[in-house]
Amino acid sequence: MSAAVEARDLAIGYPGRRVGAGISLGIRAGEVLCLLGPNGSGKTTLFKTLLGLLPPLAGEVRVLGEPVADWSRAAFARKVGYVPQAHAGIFPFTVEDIVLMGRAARIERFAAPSRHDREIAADCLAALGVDHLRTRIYTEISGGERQLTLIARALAQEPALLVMDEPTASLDFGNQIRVLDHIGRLRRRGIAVFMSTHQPEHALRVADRIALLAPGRLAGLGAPAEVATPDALAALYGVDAAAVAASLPAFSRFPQHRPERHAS
Ligand SMILES: Nc1ncnc2c1ncn2[C@@H]1O[C@H](COP(=O)(O)OP(=O)(O)OP(=O)(O)O)[C@@H](O)[C@H]1O
Repeated sequence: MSAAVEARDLAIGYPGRRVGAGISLGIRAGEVLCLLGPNGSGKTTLFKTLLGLLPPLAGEVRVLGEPVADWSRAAFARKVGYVPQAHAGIFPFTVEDIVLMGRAARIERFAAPSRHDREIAADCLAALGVDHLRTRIYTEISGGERQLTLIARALAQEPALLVMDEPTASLDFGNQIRVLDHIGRLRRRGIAVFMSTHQPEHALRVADRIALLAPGRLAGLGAPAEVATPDALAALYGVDAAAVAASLPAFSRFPQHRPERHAS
C-alpha cells in the first residue's frame, strides 16, 4: 500500500527564501508522526508544502500515491484534513456550520447538509467534549474552543490523512489529554496523522515516530525513544542538555503510551 504522504528530497520555502532542504519522510496509514522544531524552523511551511498549498522549491510530494499537484481540490478535501493554527475567524457562523464545512466536499453541489451530515458533525463535536458549543457563534468563543471546533471540522471530513498544526497549543490541560487520546483513537481507524507540537512530552505520549525539524533540515526521524533524547532536544532547541534532562522527569512520569501497531 502506498504511503498516506511521502516527501522525497523536498526543499521548502518562499520565493527568495529557502526554509529547508533535503527533507524525505513518509507516513503510513494508522501512524502518528509528530513534528518537533523550534519557532521558525519551518513546520507550518512543511505542512503547507505537503498539502499542496505552497509549491516545493525542489523534490516531490505524493499524497496517497499521487503527486500532490495532480489532485483536484475537491477530491483532496475528501481525503485530507488540515487543522491550521487556530485563527479568530471573521464571519459569524455557528460552530455547527463550521464543522459542517468539513462535510462540504462530500455534499453534492447546491445540496443542503443531510441529517447524516448533521449527525456526523454532532458526533465529532461530542467526541471532543464540545457538543454544548453547537449553536454558539464561532467568533464569540474562546481560542481553545475554536481550536476544538477546527479539529471537529477536520474529523467530520472523515479523512485518510490528517495534518494538524499544533493542535493542543491553546488547550487547557484536560482538553490536551482529550485531544491526544482522540488522536490515539484515530490511529485505530487507520487514519494517518502528521502533527506538530511544542511539547515533547505530547509527542512522546502519542507518536509512533518523531521527526525533528531544525532550521534548514530534518535533524532526526524515528522511534520516539531514539529520536527525542535529551541531547537531541538540547541541540534542536539550543539549550543545555542538563536543562532538558531536568525537565524530563516531569514528563517521564506520564505512563508512556505504547502505540498499538496498525495491521498493514
Ligand atoms: N509568507 C512567508 N513569506 C516569507 N517567509 C515566510 C512566510 N511565512 C513564514 N516565513 C518564514 O519561514 C520560516 C518558517 O516559518 P514557519 O511558520 O514555517 O515556522 P514554524 O516552525 O511553523 O514556526 P512556529 O513554531 O513559530 O509556528 C520563518 O523564518 C518565517 O519567518
